[in-house]
Amino acid sequence: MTDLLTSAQMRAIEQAAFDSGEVTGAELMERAGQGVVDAVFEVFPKLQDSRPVALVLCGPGNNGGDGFVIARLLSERGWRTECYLYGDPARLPPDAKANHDRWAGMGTVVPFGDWRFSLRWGYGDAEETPSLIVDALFGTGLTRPLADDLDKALRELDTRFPEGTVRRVAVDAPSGLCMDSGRPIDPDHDGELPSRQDLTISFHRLKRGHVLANGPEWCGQVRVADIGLDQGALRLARERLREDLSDMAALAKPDIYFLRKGGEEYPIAHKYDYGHALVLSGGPGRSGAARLAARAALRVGAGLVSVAAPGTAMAECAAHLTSVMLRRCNGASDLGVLLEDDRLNALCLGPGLGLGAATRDMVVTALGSRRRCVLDADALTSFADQPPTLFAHLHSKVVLTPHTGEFARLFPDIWERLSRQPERGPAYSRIEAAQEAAARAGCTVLLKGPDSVIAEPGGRALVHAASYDRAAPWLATAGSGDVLAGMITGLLARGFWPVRAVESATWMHVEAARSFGPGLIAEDLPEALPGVLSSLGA
Ligand SMILES: NC(=O)C1=CN([C@@H]2O[C@H](COP(=O)(O)OP(=O)(O)OC[C@H]3O[C@@H](n4cnc5c(N)ncnc54)[C@H](OP(=O)(O)O)[C@@H]3O)[C@@H](O)[C@H]2O)[C@@H](O)CC1
Ligand SMILES: [K+]
Repeated sequence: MTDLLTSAQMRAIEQAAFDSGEVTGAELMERAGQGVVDAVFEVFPKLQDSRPVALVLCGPGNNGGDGFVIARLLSERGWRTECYLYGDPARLPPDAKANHDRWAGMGTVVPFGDWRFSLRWGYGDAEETPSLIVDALFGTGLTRPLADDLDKALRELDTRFPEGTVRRVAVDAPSGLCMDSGRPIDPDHDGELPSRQDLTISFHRLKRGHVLANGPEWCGQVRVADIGLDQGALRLARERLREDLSDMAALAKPDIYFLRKGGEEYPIAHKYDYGHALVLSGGPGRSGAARLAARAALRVGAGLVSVAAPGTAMAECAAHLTSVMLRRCNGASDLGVLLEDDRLNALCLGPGLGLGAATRDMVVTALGSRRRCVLDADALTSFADQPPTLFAHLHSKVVLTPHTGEFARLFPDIWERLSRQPERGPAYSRIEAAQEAAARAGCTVLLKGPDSVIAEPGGRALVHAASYDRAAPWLATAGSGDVLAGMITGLLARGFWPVRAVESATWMHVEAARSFGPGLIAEDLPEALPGVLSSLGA
């Protein structure tokens, strides 16, 4: 499991390691600086052959301390390095001060106020133009927006050495980015930080801000440097912070053990061992979404899948369905009759279902049957004017899969808090929003986006970040959400517990898109699933 840490957790881990006598602050800072330098040359090997000139921008805390270590290590590799300090050297924390003093014996530390002078005169000559700028201003300790003078100087620096002309590397975080939420603490610039990094190096584990919200956009690439802290330190740290499971977050990953069909437990399995999913369809001309979901449910391994369509859409559905079966369902009362068959163990309502009272009634009937159930799209929006009516019927076997717009309709107050421009850190995050929504709804919530967050009431949150090496821009295509709803339904039919179904489906959905690549349309996603399952060894 890959934990995603908050700044407070990271600080507590560090403290736990100090208290156990396992390591000193100076040792950690040295490893952090070394980790950055190693990552820089590993990710950008050509830097070895470029002009060996670097600017290191150091801040008033330990992030700045890491900067002084980096300056020293670069200098030892023969780089001409200049450090700029934003802050009073006398007030640096002890380890940062020690590294400042050590560096000051080797090279220059230009006080921040001299920046523009130095930049204009010190770097007028092409030979002196830096090929590396290291941002060691603020990391996990950022609490407020960058001061105007600093912000202005950084923007000037960005203009003077535009993207592509130098490598920009951030120590732990691009300064100005909140590491708990991935949101810039920059209300005066609408969240536009002074500069975009090419590489950000985190320590020990990724922080939440590296994968949430705008984090990936500002971090560039991310690498995690191992600084020798172990998992035991996290356990200790959490005890000290008096945290429960809901304070934890991790990256989502597929559940390979349960995805595998057959094996020792079921050498010869019957199709009913893998459940029977029922997907409700809208009327004529609107059945495509349900059919997509149904195909995905079958491809992900449900034993049987049926589409339940109104009489008027039966012919249209019949013309398109083969292995997926078809039932007539003209509304809530027909659905009630269908659900007398208790082999139907997972339901999907929403894709193309239509807005209004008929959908609401079907949702209430489906929820009343206590089946595992996915509510998506129209099944959510139909309750936009009366979310409490929906919440009153939800139970622990339900999954809500809102995209941002649907989430805003069901949880307007949570959304308002999440969309307000943060003025202080740590800022309210999509993890907290999804967890609050799950607690209110009493069921699992998947808040969809490039940073999808999965939360169940009182549980650890999971994040699937379709960014960095898992970016899947091709998923922004009509119907891809319907496929995801179907995949989750298929896994629920197979017996997955909701949060595990969502975790596996979200990961495989992105993987299917990545394996197909450009030109993807939603129909391709279910067809890419066999390849994804095989590659997982399922
Ligand atoms: N934890 C670990 O295991 C390890 C941590 N390591 C490193 O330490 C970093 C965390 O260090 P840190 O806690 O000193 O925080 P950091 O980000 O340097 O800034 C804090 C200072 O900035 C100030 N300040 C805040 N916002 C401001 C603003 N807008 N404008 C102006 N000032 C502002 C704030 O002042 P205050 O809020 O107290 O007034 C305080 O003085 C971490 O990111 C990593 O790089 C590694 O060495 C190895 C292991
Ligand atoms: K930084």
